Amino acid sequence: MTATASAPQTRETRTPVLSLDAVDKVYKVGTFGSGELRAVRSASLEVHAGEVVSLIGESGSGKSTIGKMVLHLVSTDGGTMRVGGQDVTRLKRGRLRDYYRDVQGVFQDPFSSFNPIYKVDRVFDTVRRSYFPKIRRADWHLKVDDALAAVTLRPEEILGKFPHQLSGGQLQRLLVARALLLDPKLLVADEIISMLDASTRVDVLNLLVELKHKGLGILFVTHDLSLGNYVSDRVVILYRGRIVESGETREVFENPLHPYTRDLLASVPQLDATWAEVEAQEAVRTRRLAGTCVFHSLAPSEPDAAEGLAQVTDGHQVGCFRLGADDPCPRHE
Ligand SMILES: Nc1ncnc2c1ncn2[C@@H]1O[C@H](COP(=O)(O)OP(=O)(O)OP(=O)(O)O)[C@@H](O)[C@H]1O
Repeated sequence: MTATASAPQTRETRTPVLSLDAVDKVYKVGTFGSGELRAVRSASLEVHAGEVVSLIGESGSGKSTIGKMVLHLVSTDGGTMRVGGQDVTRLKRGRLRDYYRDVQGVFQDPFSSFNPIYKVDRVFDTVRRSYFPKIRRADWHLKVDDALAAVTLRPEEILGKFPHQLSGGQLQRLLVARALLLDPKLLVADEIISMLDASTRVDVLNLLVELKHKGLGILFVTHDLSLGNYVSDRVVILYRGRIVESGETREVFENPLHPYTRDLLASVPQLDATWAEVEAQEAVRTRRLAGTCVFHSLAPSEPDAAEGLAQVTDGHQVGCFRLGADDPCPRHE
């Protein structure tokens, strides 16, 4: 029998855990829903197994809306969403239960996920009732203990307690443990440390890094660049609902091309430079790029480039940065 050598799988050839292709979200706003707000415009991104991808942008840029679309908490209004290669853009209500085996979410405020009059164990019971109704009591306890161990919580410290008896960091890790009970492929972590104090923040961030090493794909939603830098393999920068730049974290942080990314990076206080020095460096960069649009100089032949991103180097992509500017790019006049 001859053995056929299969080509090694690279990030590009593996099926992503999550892929969004030109996804849109339009909210109805105004009196009687007469107006429209385009919260997400043609967003495309991928998250692979064992990878943290940070979705970074200022307040209102559409980050949470993307997370909510992935979690089917809001509908999509265009484009395609796939999980493990399966089209999940529209799911009937009956399929959601199975969907949440693969895709779980954890949100900003751990306190609001717990009812103060019940012990915290209750969050696990709801999962058991829905997903493991026939499991033996002893097996269930083992499963809960495993999930708690994965988030470095000791059962005796946690179980039987009321929410007010635990710290925000412990509650947040408990919610991650609940998500892990289902052995998901993808975790959407939406600003999960923004309500935690500095000492517990790093514990939760390190937990995400450990989980990715175990193969989980993580979409990490944050407005904080330094968190994105700390935790993620890739970053996606969102501005007014549009992805303006994406790539490997180090590449984007060391060579940011879109002015919005550069502004975001310049706004992070640096320990080794004064604000005046940072401003001077930025002025040099801005002069260097003045009058040119990286996007269109790189992709002059693409007629629809305005809605897309141009590849700068392997995996580093940037959008037209004069789109919607006072002096728009000639391609957009
Ligand atoms: N249910 C809704 N109905 C109408 N507009 C909404 C709704 N949810 C969000 N929006 C609007 O959509 C835009 C994107 O909101 P989104 O919450 O996704 O942004 P974000 O980047 O996550 O911001 P933040 O960091 O402040 O949460 C905002 O202008 C917001 O006001």
